[in-house]
Amino acid sequence: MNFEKLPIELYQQQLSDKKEKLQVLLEDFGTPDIELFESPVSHYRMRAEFRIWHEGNDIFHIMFDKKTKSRIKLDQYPVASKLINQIMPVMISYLKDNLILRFRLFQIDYLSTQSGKLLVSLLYHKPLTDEWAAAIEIMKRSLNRDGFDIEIVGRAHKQKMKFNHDYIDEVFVLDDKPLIYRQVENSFTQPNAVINQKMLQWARSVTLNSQGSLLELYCGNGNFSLALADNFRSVLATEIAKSSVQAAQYNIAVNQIKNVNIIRLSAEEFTQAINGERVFKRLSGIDLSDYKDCNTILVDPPRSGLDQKSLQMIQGYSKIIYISCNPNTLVDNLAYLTQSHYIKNIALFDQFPYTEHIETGVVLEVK
Ligand SMILES: C[S@@+](CC[C@H](N)C(=O)[O-])C[C@H]1O[C@@H](n2cnc3c(N)ncnc32)[C@H](O)[C@@H]1O
Repeated sequence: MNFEKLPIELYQQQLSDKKEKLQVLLEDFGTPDIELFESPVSHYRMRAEFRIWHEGNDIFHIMFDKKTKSRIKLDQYPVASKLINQIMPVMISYLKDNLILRFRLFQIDYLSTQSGKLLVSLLYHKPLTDEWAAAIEIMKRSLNRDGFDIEIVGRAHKQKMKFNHDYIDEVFVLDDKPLIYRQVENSFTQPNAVINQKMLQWARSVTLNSQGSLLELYCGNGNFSLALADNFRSVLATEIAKSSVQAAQYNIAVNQIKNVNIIRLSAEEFTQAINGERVFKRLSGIDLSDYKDCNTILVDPPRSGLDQKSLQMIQGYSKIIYISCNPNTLVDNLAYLTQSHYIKNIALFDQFPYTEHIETGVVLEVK
């Protein structure tokens, strides 16, 4: 792909090819029509990571061509948000004139929000000294004067320094209601904000008028948990990553949501807990019977999909909402789940235009 000029004219064709591919993959399951959710054709990724290339006193953002492995210098990256594109040249021109900041810098990671915030991580092959930190403070003030609402994190071997926070807060508006989501450096967040908002809106629509509680596995920073809270009496959601769970706790508090509990447990541990095989202190105060007997479960696993025990466990719920980032593991998991459930809705969310990636939402109901 040409990183600096996107093949926008091919977007619609690529999207319909993805839809056809998904249709073929799922045809054995008697699938309903696939609802298609388009991405903006440029500036859709809220984060981007670049290697830094040094040439004399010059530095450049670079990426590697997947096929040829050759280096590509980038001044702009239209896949990433406009805000990332605005700061890219500013960062380079500032860093290249500052030896302390430039020396042994090998990577820059950008995270941005629709609410206009930036978090920039600078990765080094050298220890981060007080002198370096003082130079960062000066750079941060300069970037603030240029109008950037920015947090900076420095990383080196066994070192992490933050100026001032290692997170930024995003705002998504769902049915006219703003929800604040804390996004932590190096933690999972959905990369395409427009598509994420469409996914959350879709999940709200397929759970409208639900009865009882919602159980959720792989909840990240509470992305779906918060968005779906007012469709359910209560929500219990679990997640393995500590930083995401901390962000989720903040999100519950700041949005004043009273009926959501987010607990740090792996999906495998939670399956043991709900099956009564193991007791976890972290679940004390929560009546698991509310969630053993509820109707609805939502899962959003990583690319590997669900393990066999979790699959057996979720099969006990009459309505399953499965968000998948890998159609191949989705197909494997559906082969099992469609023994007891039928597919009611399918949606394709185009998280990553111009790539093979397919993100799918499936609603299954018990036969
Ligand atoms: C595809 S992300 C989805 C996160 C969230 N639902 C969202 O929309 O942002 C998958 C999440 O699963 C978590 N995860 C990975 N393996 C896990 C496991 N074995 N048990 C629980 N969570 C896990 C990751 O930390 C990540 O937050």
